Amino acid sequence: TSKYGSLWPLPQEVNIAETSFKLSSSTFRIVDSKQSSAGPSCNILQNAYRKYFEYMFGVARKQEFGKNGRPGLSELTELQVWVTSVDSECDGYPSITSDESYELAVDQPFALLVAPKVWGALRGLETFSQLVYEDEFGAKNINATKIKDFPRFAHRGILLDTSRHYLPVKAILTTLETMAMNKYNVFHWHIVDDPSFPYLSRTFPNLSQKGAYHPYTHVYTPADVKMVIEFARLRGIRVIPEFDTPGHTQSWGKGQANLLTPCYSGSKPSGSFGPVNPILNTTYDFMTQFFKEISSVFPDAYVHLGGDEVDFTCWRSNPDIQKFMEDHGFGHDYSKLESFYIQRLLDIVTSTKKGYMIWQEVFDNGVKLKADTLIHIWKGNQQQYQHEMARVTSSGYQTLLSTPWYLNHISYGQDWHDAYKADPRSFNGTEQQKKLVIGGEACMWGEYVDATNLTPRLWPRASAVAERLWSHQNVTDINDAYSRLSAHRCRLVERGIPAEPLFSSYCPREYK
Ligand SMILES: CC(=O)N[C@H]1NC[C@H](CO)[C@H](O)[C@@H]1O
Repeated sequence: TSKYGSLWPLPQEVNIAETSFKLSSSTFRIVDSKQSSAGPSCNILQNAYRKYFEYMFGVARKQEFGKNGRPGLSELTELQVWVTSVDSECDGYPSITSDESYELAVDQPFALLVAPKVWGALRGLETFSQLVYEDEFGAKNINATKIKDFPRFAHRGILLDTSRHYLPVKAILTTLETMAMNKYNVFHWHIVDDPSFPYLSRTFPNLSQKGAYHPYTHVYTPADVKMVIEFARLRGIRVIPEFDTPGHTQSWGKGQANLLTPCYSGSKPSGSFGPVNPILNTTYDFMTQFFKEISSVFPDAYVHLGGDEVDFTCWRSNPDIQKFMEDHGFGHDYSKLESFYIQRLLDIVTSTKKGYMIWQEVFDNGVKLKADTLIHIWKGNQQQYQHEMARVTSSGYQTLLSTPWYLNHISYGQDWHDAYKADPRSFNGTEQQKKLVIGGEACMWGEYVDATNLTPRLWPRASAVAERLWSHQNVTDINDAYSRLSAHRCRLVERGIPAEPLFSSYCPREYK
């Protein structure tokens, strides 16, 4: 077993002493310290106190609840939470610059959690709950502990794809809840794609009316979207929507006429459609109105614009496109036409005062990008993605890694090892280049995933990525990780999350 018990992800600095204290649900309280800038009006903390009390003690049993708590010997009766900044950011949204650091001292007469902002207090509450364990009598204990913690990477995300299969809002909320247990802070919502358009747009209701798998049972209404955003905010998680174009847009064409390129076979339209039609002004009028809505619905400073896997076959077949190519001197290089489109799209989104993330093809095709563009790397093998990291960062762009963390790829055995061993900064580059790597995302694409298998397929494998993105670079001992991750996985199960097992073993409380 690990000397760090079941802590996951491992904090930056941890000292756990031998001395232990009893915790009892009838005497223990989590309180705002008097000096804290986040008091009873801070929903984020009030919501978290109740949640973590239940996680630590289970739903308080009646008879314990009734007993007027007289603390016994060496009992810890209080965790004080002190948010030190004048602006706790409790009423705001998390962002890429949010301070998630905290310090935790567990000792008598009370445990103390100190954090500059409410985001660090949330992370510290999760850590505190991970320190509580049951002794052989079933009593709750916690050891005297000192922790100083902060994330190695600022962007630690999970991508869910709600187009290949629709995910009920409950499945999304369960994922957000489990993300918080693993200190993730970004939900990358790949909300639409080729097979279905479940996002209900107020400006263009036909998009889901015609493009969703079903216009009422398989859509995300504005209320659903609001709920996901608030549920995430209460857990210090950003929601970054992805509206992927010009490729991956078949479903868009169902509800928006003339948006997609008509493909030709010979001199006649074939009846099938390809990527967004980049030569029509109506395309850019549509995108301007659509992204104006998106910028108001999603509060995050960034939106993901996709740009991956554009197939040029259809553009090549269309006579109007061929003429456009000649008129613009693009010759037969259709990546120039893709860049022409992406360039105009980026300008449209910039005018909505949003920053953007894009898949690496946009960079690879030489599109002119804003300095704060975030390049999302997903292609190739280890040698290829490390080369790409070097190329992108030497061009001065901020970078995110996903390639080794496509968890929709499954295999027989403990494949969490490979995810755990991948390090976003293990490419050849200067320190300055490495600083441009701001984190990574684990992806769960939906071709073979829906609410029946999402959670066990995602967890605890995504927990391995969570430690790589939070903990110190030299936390690499796979055996210590196995010991802590097995216990962490049982905690997820105990909290009602059906996370799959790592290998032969058991949990004190099995999933039922
Ligand atoms: C950026 C990206 O990953 N694009 C596609 N690549 C393959 C994936 C499945 O592994 C998905 O189909 C995804 O839409």
